[in-house]
Amino acid sequence: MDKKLFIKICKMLYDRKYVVGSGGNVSVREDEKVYLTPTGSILGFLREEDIAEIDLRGNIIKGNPTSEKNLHLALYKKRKDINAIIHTHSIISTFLSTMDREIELLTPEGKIFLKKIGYVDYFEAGSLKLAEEAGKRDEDVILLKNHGVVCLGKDLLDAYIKVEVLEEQAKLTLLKYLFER
Ligand SMILES: C[C@H](O)[C@@H](O)[C@@H](O)C(=O)COP(=O)(O)O
Ligand SMILES: [Zn+2]
Repeated sequence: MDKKLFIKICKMLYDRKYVVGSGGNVSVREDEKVYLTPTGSILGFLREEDIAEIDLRGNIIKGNPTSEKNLHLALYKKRKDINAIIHTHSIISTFLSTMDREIELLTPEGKIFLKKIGYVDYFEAGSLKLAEEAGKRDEDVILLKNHGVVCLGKDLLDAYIKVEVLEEQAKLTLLKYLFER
């Protein structure tokens, strides 16, 4: 696992304000292991030695993994084709979810990189119910109502691109609503 890239992506998520404070979490699956951000960590300040490790049954190998580890594991179990998951609190995407407004894929970027968005009702952060409901989705991009987003990728960069394109499409969707009022 490329720990330098993992740290760099976490820092970019923080620096570009897809998360604030200790929000958000990231994971990468490699062979029978999952590498995750530690719970309560500030993604902008992570060090390689902070990265937690679990097996695919959720047994801790190293560190103190994110409180959303069950959500990550549920998605890895459902989707054998994905090897990276990024959860953020992207502001406009999350705002639209609070208004029950679907994000429209208004440009080629949205259509090409996101294809389809899944929606999950609000369930307590870190709960098994949230993990169970998110784990039912088969889209690469999932909106967690009143909470945030989850983007899945074949690798970390693929998941990261979806985080950025999703927020871009959310901003375009909001602008469209405002312009049409
Ligand atoms: C309230 C939590 O911060 C929730 O939003 C969780 O989903 C999150 O984003 C960060 O939790 P961890 O620090 O446990 O990864
Ligand atoms: Zn969260």
